[in-house]
Amino acid sequence: MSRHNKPTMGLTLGEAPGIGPELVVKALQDDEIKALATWVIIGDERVLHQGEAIAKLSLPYQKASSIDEVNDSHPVWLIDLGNLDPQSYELGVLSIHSGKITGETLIFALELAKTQKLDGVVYAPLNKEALHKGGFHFQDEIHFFADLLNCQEGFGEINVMDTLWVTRVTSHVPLKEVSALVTKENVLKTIQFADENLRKAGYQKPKICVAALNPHAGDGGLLGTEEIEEIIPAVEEAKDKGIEVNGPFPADTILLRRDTDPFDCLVGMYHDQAQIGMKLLGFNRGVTISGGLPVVLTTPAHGTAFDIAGQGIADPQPMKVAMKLGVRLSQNLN
Ligand SMILES: NC(=O)C1=CN([C@@H]2O[C@H](COP(=O)(O)OP(=O)(O)OC[C@H]3O[C@@H](n4cnc5c(N)ncnc54)[C@H](O)[C@@H]3O)[C@@H](O)[C@H]2O)C=CC1
Ligand SMILES: NCC(=O)COP(=O)(O)O
Repeated sequence: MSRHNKPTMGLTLGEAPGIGPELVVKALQDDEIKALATWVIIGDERVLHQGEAIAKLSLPYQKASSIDEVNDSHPVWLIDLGNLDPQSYELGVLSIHSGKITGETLIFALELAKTQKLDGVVYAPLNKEALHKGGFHFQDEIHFFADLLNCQEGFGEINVMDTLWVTRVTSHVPLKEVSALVTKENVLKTIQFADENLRKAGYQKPKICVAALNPHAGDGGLLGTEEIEEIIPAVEEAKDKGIEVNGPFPADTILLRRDTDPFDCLVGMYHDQAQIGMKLLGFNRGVTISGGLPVVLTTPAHGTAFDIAGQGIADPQPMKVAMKLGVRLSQNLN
């Protein structure tokens, strides 16, 4: 519960050699975004200044030495951790040191959220390889967050683009491991996860559509048997539990079904299966939620974009949408 009239949202700068600091500076030029919450940037002031220089924009903010000083009198605050000198990394180049600091900064933000001093955290894109090499030996950031928040299961990434939500049975795993993980139990859990999280976000009876794994949904077993042995039984059991779910449908045309039989959430079997279509539909509007955790966490669906870091051309729109959705979820959940 916010201690203030507006939600108090943590905002991290992400992987400093990437486009994160530039995105934060650009996004906070928007009056609508500024009015939504009290934004508390958590990071190094020098990195924030680098973001301003790259964006060629100035960002007015108030400094706080601790979260207890933050109040509604200013829309943007900075808690300067003084932990990352921009001289220590090169823009566009993976830095193990920056990865370590990204992880430590997120720990700082999550500790505040755990104790309800923040209503949610929006993080600018981080780099999984840098985070891992920086000492956080998790498969990806959601496992890192879950560990910090003492969650063993029931969490997963959800991507949101406008009114389309997408989640997946397997996420950041090598493709060769996917088939073994597409089990009835995992598919059912993911359908239930989708249903629960959309309900929390305000959908009364979310309509869920499940993708097949194999080409043409396996063509009756000719092109693979996961549909018959695992996915269909999971969908049937989910229906028996009262969830509005259909499928499996061939993945290459599943998004087209929205024109004739609209649905709220697509459950995919693996990362790129769902993400390619979604990113083509609205790369500049995609957000990722770390779902199923006790803290609201959102981030743009895109990554650190090292190839354009420092050029000032990064599009802040997905960051803005992540900030708006973070506020909305924090109001629903807190
Ligand atoms: N929000 C987060 O924390 C996310 C982090 N990642 C991480 O980011 C790293 C790089 O991932 P990639 O797969 O290379 O994807 P990426 O999204 O960083 O880059 C893919 C392409 O999109 C462009 N792009 C991305 N964001 C843009 C923006 N705001 N404006 C203009 N162009 C933009 C890039 O320049 C690049 O050409 C990986 O370590 C990945 O795990 C990936 C997705 C989300
Ligand atoms: N940091 C969030 C993240 O990497 C999720 O992106 P994606 O795996 O959904 O593309």
